[in-house]
Amino acid sequence: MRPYKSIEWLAQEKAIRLIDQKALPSVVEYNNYSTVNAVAQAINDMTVRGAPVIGVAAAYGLVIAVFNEESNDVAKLAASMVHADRILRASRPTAVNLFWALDQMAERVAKHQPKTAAEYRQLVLACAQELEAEDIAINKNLSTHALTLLPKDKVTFIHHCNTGALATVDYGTALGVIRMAHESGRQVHVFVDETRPRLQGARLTSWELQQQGISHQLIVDGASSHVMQKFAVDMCVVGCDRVAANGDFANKVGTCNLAMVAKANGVPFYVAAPLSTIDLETSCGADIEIEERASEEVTEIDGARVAPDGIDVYNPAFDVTPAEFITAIITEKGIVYPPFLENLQKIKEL
Ligand SMILES: CSC[C@H]1O[C@H](OP(=O)(O)O)[C@H](O)[C@@H]1O
Repeated sequence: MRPYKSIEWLAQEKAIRLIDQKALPSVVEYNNYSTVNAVAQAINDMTVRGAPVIGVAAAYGLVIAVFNEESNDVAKLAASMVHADRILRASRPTAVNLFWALDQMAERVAKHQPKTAAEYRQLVLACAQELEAEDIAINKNLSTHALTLLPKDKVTFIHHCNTGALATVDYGTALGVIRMAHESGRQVHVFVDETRPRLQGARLTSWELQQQGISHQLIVDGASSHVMQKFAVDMCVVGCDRVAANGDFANKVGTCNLAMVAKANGVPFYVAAPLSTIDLETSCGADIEIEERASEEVTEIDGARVAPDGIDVYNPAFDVTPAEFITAIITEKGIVYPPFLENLQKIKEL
């Protein structure tokens, strides 16, 4: 039994149930979302966040669209899906998983010829459920591959942002690697970057690690170099929102700083990336659109002002880490080493 679920389809209500990631860890609250606009809004305001799970939430947004369409004309149902797709695509720009999941839904639905409205609705639902189930399997496979990179008995990680069961359907990507290390019997310790400004590390990763009984200490983002100098850190492991064809990748802002500090301290730096996050259409990091978010994320903490009124703020939600700072990329089909341009292509074709 999973103690908490990031997302769940409610068959009776024709809605998704999301844990409110904005309220965690002080309040564990679930809410239902039964319109396309409500799902898009939940993605945009980060009630649901994390690259893989926003893809699955968007897929269910399409399911909601076809169940909410009053007409039983198959062409109208298809049109409602196209309309919903447009709304969902506009919810957040950086994580490619959102666009990948919507593309997958269109492709998978197009393989069938449902004749009735009931068949059409069930088909769209089945495609979203497939993506949901696949996400869990992918994360477990990726985490299993990562075991080959770990010391046998004891392992100390630095982790940035939140990449756990909350950021995915279940198990997690980078946090899945850490969880698998723990479940394999290794003695695990994690230094958890707090991850300014939204504190996904402090609020979400610490909460998940506590639930899983994994030893950890919260650090401020700027402490990573000191931690690497003072303790035997075996590796940094992070998630990602989009990996370009040359291996440059976008992840939560602060990741690039961590990668550079890791290189300077001789600490291996790994990126946990489901193949759905690898975007061969984007040639390099400079071509990745970086989301900018509200200035209040920086000027306020829990609604309390911490910066002078009227201050000008630049708040990019992500940064791009150049491929040269990555030791390897961990995928569900295996570990990818440089040269990334060649090897990412190969693994995508497997
Ligand atoms: C496996 S999650 C990837 C990714 O998603 C996070 O972004 P956000 O909290 O803005 O949705 C972060 O960059 C994680 O590493």
